[in-house]
Amino acid sequence: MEELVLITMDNIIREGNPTLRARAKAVSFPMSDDQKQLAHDMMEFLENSQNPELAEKYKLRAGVGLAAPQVDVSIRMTAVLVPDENDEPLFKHILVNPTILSESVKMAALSEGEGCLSVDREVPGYVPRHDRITLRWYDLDGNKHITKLRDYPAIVCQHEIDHLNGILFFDHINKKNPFNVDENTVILG
Ligand SMILES: Cc1nc(NNC(=O)[C@H](CC2CCCC2)CN(O)CO)c(F)c(N2CCN3CCOC[C@@H]3C2)n1
Ligand code: NI
Repeated sequence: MEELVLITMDNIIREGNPTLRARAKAVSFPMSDDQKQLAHDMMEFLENSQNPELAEKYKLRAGVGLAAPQVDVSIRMTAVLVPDENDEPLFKHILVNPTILSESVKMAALSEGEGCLSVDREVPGYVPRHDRITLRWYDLDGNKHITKLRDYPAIVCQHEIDHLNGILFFDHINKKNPFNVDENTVILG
């Protein structure tokens, strides 16, 4: 039976599309049905992309996050699906109007660097981000949440929130020495 796959790589805009460099618009509540449907479709994409059979079948690049501007909808909404080492959902949410309320002085960077579904090239280098953040966000029903995150989920959320502000991961890479990080940056395995 053919799975209904709503978002594929064809729907993801790439570097050069001005939407990726725009500041996305805040979402007002109650959200429209279209916006709620988009949220579900974005989370579905992440689930599909993390399923080896479906990812192969529909040629999906694996993702742990997807921001609405990446599907050319310039609103402040992102889906995150961060699995733990047993591939159980560690942090799985649709974040609406996310704001970082506070951030640690301590920085962290993924040892593998970062990629982006909207960037069709490797950009080597460490991407220094805050190791811990306190996030304020709203769910699809408009309920407010305040969540403290650290390490991997914190990095993913910062990458996604950057998309809402027109920032791409390589904007953070040290131009002179991409693998240069200062002493208060921990490299996460
Ligand atoms: C770290 C990672 N980044 C993957 N891709 N890039 C992305 O998600 C981009 C966003 C991430 C880039 C760095 C921080 C946020 C997408 N972005 O552009 C959205 O703005 C992965 F796919 C991935 N994992 C580990 C978990 N695994 C579970 C099983 O399925 C495969 C999956 C692979 N980890
Ligand atoms: Ni990205």
